[in-house]
Amino acid sequence: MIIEGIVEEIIFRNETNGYTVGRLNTSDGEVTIVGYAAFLKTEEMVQVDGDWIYHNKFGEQFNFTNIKTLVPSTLKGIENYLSAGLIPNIGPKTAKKIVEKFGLESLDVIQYTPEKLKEIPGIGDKKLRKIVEAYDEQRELRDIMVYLQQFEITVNYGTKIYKKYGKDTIKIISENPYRLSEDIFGIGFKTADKIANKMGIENSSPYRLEAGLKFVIMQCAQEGHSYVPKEEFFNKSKHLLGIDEAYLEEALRNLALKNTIYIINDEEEIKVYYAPFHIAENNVAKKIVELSRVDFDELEVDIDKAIHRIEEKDEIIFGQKQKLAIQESIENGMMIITGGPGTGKTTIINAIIDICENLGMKVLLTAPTGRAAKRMSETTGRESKTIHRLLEYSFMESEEMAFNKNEESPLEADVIIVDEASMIDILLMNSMLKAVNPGTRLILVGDVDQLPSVGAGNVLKDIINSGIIKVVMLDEIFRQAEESMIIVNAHRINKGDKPLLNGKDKDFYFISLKSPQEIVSTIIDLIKERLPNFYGVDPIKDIQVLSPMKKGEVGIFSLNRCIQDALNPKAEGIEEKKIGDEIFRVKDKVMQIKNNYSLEWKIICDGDAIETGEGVFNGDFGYITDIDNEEGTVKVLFDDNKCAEYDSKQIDELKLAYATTVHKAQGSEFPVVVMPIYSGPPMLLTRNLLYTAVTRAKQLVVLVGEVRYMDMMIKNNIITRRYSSLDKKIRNFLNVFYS
Ligand SMILES: Nc1ncnc2c1ncn2[C@@H]1O[C@H](COP(=O)(O)OP(=O)(O)OP(=O)(O)O)[C@@H](O)[C@H]1O
Repeated sequence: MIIEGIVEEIIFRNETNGYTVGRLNTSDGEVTIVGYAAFLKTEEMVQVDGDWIYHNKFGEQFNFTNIKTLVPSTLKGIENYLSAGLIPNIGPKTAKKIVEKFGLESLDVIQYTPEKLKEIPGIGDKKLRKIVEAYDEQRELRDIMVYLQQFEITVNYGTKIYKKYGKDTIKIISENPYRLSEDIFGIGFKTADKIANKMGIENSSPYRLEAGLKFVIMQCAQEGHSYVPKEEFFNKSKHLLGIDEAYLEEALRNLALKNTIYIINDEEEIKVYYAPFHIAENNVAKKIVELSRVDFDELEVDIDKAIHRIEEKDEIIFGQKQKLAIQESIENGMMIITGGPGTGKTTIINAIIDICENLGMKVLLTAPTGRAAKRMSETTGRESKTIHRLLEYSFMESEEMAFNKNEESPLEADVIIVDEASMIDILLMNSMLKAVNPGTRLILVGDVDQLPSVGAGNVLKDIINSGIIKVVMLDEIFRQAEESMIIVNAHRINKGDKPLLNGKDKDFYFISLKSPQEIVSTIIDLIKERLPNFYGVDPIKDIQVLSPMKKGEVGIFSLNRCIQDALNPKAEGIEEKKIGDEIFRVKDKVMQIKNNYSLEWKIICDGDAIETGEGVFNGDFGYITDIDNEEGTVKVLFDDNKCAEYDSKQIDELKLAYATTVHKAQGSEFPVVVMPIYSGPPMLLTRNLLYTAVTRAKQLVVLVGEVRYMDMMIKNNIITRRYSSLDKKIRNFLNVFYS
């Protein structure tokens, strides 16, 4: 049954899935309508298709399964339609001006004679072009949204899906809804499966099984595994798909035939790999063997003498292992230097640079994250780039990212020094090694006891375990103990000893509290009042709250809300914007949570852009400097002075970052770290997580909670196993090539 009317009122809306209850004024009087229509606005003229139902509490309602917006016919309706924020560049003020000028003709003007819009002050050629494009897109989008809403897809995802598939959206989804889980960031197999189910796609459909298997293998990769043993893989898949193993065998075979998945029959187990990880592991293993076997000509320098020269110049005496690290780095094609904080890694990097540059060698410096690269630049006084920038990433139309530096166009350098190497995952290592020519010395510096990389693989540890690369493990602390309890305690934690707490005038404190409410309120008091008053630090810029968890009272979601309320509350004149469950305000501290290779940025100095570029990366911290609800944009100033503008489709790549997880803080350092210590899942409360958190702080660590949970973390040295066979492959290739 179909009814038409004007929306009088939106009574309720679930912002996440768009479920809406509204009052519709029809020619037969007012009716209550219910259904999925996230776009629905008052004053809109709509046609709904559905059935009457009876609700015990609310009485008779019209439950619609399809809704179509008819072109609004009242002035208010047109204004509401235009100001809904769906057309970038038209916000409430511009909408009002358009309707004042063109009245009931407004939509016709936009569609047929858009040139006339230039009569409105503030609309020039550029803005006009954007409005026209957006208006067309928006009409198409609305139809697609109506289609997607029957599957309970939110507006945000609907927009992303449309951006990816354009006008083919409906065709693609009705043929194979599982493509959504592969193509759309944030849509998983389960959502796609629900849609497929509504469409009546069979449980044993090959589309479903193959998508399910891919989902399982990718989930394993997200947990850090490069491969999964077949038995475990099938158990997980059976659980997800609820289907007999015979079907799985067939689907797995198909995926293997398409080279999407590799099945490797190793002596002890059958390993199932998602193709990119198998390929990356093989390439990395081969390249490492190749780099390690390069024989260099005798150098025109006595390294002992060179080291001595630096000792005199810098007035230090290198420890035995430090000397060895310097020497081996210069004499070998590949080298690993690992050690905890204060063991002299930076000092050694500087010595290596000094000696190599004195020999006329070209040295390149790099690190996996922007913050780590920036720090490397500061401590060496030379340019250091992120690995992505070093490899000259470029962004293609298909949204895929590629590196211009690769085997065809390798990095021109005699020495490449990589800091924070524990953060490099197998895919990034593969990209980097492709661009390193044998004969270039590759020196990986890091702390192997930190949390492993966020991405899959156990790269640094595996290379060390392979036993074929020269490794120096620095274990002597050179920073004075009186100077820093952070360093002393970091090493104690790493060894399994309890840290020394609350020494007078020290930099490592534990505040004992039991309840999560007290923990949270104390953390807020610390960052808002006590630490800024006592240490003169900036509550937003200098203090970082780290938590092992995302959820729960001391998890980052809840902490961010509480800290935002305390440091940057709602206030008149401060613009804010709601995205999903989060509210962003000007001044908020935020983090980019996904690599975006195409987002444009500018570095502005005295009002002029002195540098421009593209790309903002997962883990970059910044501050909101402007929210324009009229244009639907948010501006963020990042730590490295890059200023980027997000449009409404990109904003969900930002999250509040007053508190972040320890994992996200890897590779970053902060003057002050505050961390709640409370109960949580044992797989998160681990020694290397506490160690990583503590080593992020430069001046002060404050732990707040129960000592017994800290003790539990220190005891919990079971590092969850990551399935990876890089170490084995390195040894195998060595045997094959050089036996
Ligand atoms: N052989 C040495 N003799 C005296 N002091 C040293 C020696 N090696 C390093 N140091 C000093 O110890 C401190 C820590 O060294 P460095 O910063 O190089 O360590 P690091 O491993 O890079 O530490 P972090 O990871 O905390 O940055 C510095 O002040 C450095 O000058």
